[in-house]
Amino acid sequence: MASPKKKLQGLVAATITPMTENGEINFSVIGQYVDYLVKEQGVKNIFVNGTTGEGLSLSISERRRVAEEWVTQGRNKLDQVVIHVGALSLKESQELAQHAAEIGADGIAVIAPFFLKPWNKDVLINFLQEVAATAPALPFYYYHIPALTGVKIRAEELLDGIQDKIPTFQGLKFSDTDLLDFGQCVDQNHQRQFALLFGVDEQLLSGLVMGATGAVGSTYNYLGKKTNQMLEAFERKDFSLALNYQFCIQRFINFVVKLGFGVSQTKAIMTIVSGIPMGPPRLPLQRATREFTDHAEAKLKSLNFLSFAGLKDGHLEACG
Ligand SMILES: CC(=O)N[C@H](C=O)[C@@H](O)[C@H](O)[C@H](O)CO
Ligand SMILES: CC(=O)C(=O)O
Repeated sequence: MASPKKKLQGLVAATITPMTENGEINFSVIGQYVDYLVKEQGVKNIFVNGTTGEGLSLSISERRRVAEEWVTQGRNKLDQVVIHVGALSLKESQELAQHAAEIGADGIAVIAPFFLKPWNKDVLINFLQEVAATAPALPFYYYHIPALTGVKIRAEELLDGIQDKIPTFQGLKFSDTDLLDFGQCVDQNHQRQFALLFGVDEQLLSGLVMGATGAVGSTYNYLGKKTNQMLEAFERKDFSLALNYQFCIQRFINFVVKLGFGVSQTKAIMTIVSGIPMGPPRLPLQRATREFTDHAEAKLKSLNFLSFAGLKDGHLEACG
C-alpha cells in the first residue's frame, strides 16, 4: 500500500515547462514559478510533465531533470508534487516512475499509451499496473484524457476493482466532459478513499456538484486565486456566487478558445500574468501569435484578472 499520505485536495496546477528562446528548458525560473503559485495564486499542488508541461515532447532525460527541479524547488513550499510518467514505452514509463520515487515526489500519474493502444480495460490496467509496481510506495493516479489519447475506455469501468490490481491506486484526473462517467466514478468511491480530480477548468463547478474532490488544470497557473474563490463559495454553499465566479472564468476561457487555445497560448498567457518568461513551446507546437497575446492581455485586463486587488466579492460586474 502507498503510504497513506494526506489526500490530494483542492487545486493542482498543471505546470508549464519554461523554455528559453532557443528551445532548451529554462530551469532557472522554476524556483520563482513555485513562489508565484503559492503566494500569488494560493495553489500548493502541482502536476508536472503533463499535457501543459509538454511532457510527451520532452526527452526522458529532460523529464527527469524537470521533475527533479520542481521537487527541489517545491520542498517546504508545496503540499504535493505529482509527476506524470506516462509514455508510449512501458520501459520509459517505469524508469520515470522509479525516478519519481527516488527524488521524493508525492505521486505519479499515467495516461493511456496512445499510439499502439490498449483496446480494453484489462490491457490498460495491466499496463498501468506494471508502471505502478515500479514505485510501490508512491500514490498512483490514472490520467484520463480520451480526447488526446484516443483511448475511450470509460473511467468508471476502469475504477471498478482497480485497487485489487493496483494497490497504490489513489485516484484519477478526469479530463473529459462526460459527467455521467465522472459521476459514476464518484458514486462507486464509497469510502471516499480516492482523489477524483476534475480536469476541465471551464466546467469545474459542475464537477464539484458531481463530487469532485479537487481539480487539476492549466488555468490554475494564472486563475488559481479566482478559482479558489469559487471553491470557497461552493464550500459555503453560496452557489450563486460560485456560479458568478465560474461564469467569469468561462468568459475568459471562451474568449481564448475562439481565438485558438492550447498549450502554446497557455505559455503566452502565463508569461503575461505572472511576468515569468515561459518561452516558446516545442515543435510540433508553435508559438502563440502576437495577435493572440494582445487580445488575451486586453481581455485579462477587462476581467480584472491582471490585478487581483480591488475586486469586490460578489459583484458579477467586477469581471464583466
Ligand atoms: C486538454 C487540456 O490541456 N486540458 C487541461 C487539463 O486537462 C485543462 O486544464 C484545459 O487546459 C482547460 O480546461 C482549458 O480548456
Ligand atoms: C491540465 C493537465 O492536467 C495537464 O496539463 O496535464
